[in-house]
Amino acid sequence: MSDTVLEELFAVIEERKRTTPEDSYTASLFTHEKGQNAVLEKLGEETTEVVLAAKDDDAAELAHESADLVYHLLVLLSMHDMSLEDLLAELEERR
Ligand SMILES: N=c1c2ncn([C@@H]3O[C@H](COP(=O)(O)OP(=O)(O)OP(=O)(O)O)[C@@H](O)[C@H]3O)c2ncn1[C@@H]1O[C@H](COP(=O)(O)O)[C@@H](O)[C@H]1O
Repeated sequence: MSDTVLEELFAVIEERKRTTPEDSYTASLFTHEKGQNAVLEKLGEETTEVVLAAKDDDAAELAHESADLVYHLLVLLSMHDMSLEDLLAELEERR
């Protein structure tokens, strides 16, 4: 997954946070009555699905569930007014 894909996805997430269109799943996470718990629960579910896909040695499913996990993680970062750069800088520091 290139940085560009992540940057474009994060920009869309930020736009949904700003404009909260009714038909957007992403926007619904920002306006959910459970607050951030909605996305935290999804992160828990998606993590379990990643683990199960790995245990099943199912590469296609592992990629699918990993993408769900990364997407929800980016939503969480945005919810905390963090930027994609915060995540990339942390990874960069570890190189
Ligand atoms: N990358 C994603 C993305 N990944 C996962 N999801 C949603 O996250 C939810 C995952 O929950 P579940 O696992 O319960 O979904 P499911 O369909 O039951 O199961 P799966 O087969 O997906 O695992 C689904 O509703 C997915 O549609 C996403 N929703 C949106 N995006 C991106 O966000 C952009 C904006 O989309 P809107 O949210 O429609 O504005 C899109 O163009 C995409 O780029």
